[in-house]
Amino acid sequence: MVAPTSSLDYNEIPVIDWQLSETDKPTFLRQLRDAMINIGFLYLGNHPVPKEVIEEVKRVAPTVFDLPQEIKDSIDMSTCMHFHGYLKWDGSNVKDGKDTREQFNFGGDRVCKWKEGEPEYLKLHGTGPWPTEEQLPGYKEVMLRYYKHVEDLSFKFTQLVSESLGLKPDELDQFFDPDHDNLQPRCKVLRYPGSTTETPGSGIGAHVDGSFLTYLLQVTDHRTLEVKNLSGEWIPVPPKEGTFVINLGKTLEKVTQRVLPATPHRVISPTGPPRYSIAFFSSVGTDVRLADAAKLKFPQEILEMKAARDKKLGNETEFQFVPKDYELAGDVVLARKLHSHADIAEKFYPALFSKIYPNGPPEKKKTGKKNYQE
Ligand SMILES: O=C(O)CCC(=O)C(=O)O
Ligand SMILES: [Fe+2]
Repeated sequence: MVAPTSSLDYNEIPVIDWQLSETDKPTFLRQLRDAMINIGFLYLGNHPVPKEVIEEVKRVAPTVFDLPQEIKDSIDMSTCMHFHGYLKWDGSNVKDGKDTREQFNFGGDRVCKWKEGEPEYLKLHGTGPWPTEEQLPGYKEVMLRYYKHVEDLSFKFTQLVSESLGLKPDELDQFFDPDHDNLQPRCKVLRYPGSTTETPGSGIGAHVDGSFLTYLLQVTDHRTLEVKNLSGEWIPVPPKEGTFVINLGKTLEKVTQRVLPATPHRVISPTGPPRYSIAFFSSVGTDVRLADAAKLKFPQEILEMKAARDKKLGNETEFQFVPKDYELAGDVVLARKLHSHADIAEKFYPALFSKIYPNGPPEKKKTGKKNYQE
C-alpha cells in the first residue's frame, strides 16, 4: 500500500487501511487527517463491506443500462418527486464540459413522510422507480444490500473523521438526525459510453461534489478518473482492488470551515468499452443549518495544519458562511435540484416552480452550467 503523503503536489492518492482503526487508531487518525487536510481524496482499503457484496454489485449494477430504452424511460427521473431514477446520457451539464454518461439514481427504501402543508423538502425522501422483478430480477435487492452496507460504513467513517480532527467521535453527528431517519444519502450507478464521434468529450467535467463525503466504487478497470491536487495538477485515481475512493464534498468543507477542502475531480470519456462506477453521496440532515458549524472548536494543531496548507497555496482568505448556510439544508438542497430539473419542479413542486421560473419553463429540460454534482 502507498504510504500516505502530506505534500500538496502529491501525484498519488494515499491508501488508508481501515484495519488500522482497530489495531493502531492513533496512526489511522493521523494518516486520515493528513490525507483529508492536504489532499481531499483517499483510498480506503480493508474496509468492512464484505467482498461478496462488492463482487455482486459490480456484476449486477451495470445491467440496468442493458434494458430496452422504453423500460429505462419508464423509470426516468422526471417521473419521481424524490429525484431518483434513470437519467439519459445527455441529461445534465457541468462546468468545463458536457456530461457524457447515463445514470441510475436511488436512495434507501424510505417511506415519504411529506403531507400537505409540511415543508416541501420532505418530498426528497422516498422510494424511487426501480425496474420490476420481471424486467430485472433481483436488481433492487442487490443494490439496496450494497447501499445499506455503504451507509453503515459512512456513519462509522464520519465518526473517525470527527476524531481525526480532534473533535469528539460523535461531534459531527449533530449534523445528522439522531435516528438517522432524516438523511438524504443517494447512490448513482454510472455508465460512461466509450468515446466515439457520437459521444465525444468529457465523461464528467471538473466539479466538486455537493455531498458531505462521497464513497466511490470503480467497477471497471479504466484509469480515467482524475483529481486536481492542491497545486492544480490533474492526478489519475486508478481503480485499486478492495478499496473505495473517498472524497470530500462541499457540505463537509463548510461544516469544517474549509479545514477539509472539497476537491475538484473529473472523468475523461473512456476509449473502448464503457466505464461503470457507483457513487454513494452521504449528506447532512434536511433540518440542519450549516452555519451552526461555527460552534465546532478545532484544536490549535488542526488549525495550524490548515493555515500551513493555505499559506503554501497562497489562499489565506478567511472562510465565511454565505446567506444560504443559514437556511435549512433541506431547502437549499431542494432549490439546487429544482434548478437542475425544471421538469420535476413543474410536475411535483408547482409553488416553487413558479417562484424559480416566473416566466414559465426554460427552453431546455435541464438548465444552466453548474460545477456542483449531487
Ligand atoms: O464516475 C466516477 O468515477 C466519478 C463520478 C463523480 O465524480 C460524480 O458523480 O460526482
Ligand atoms: Fe464527483
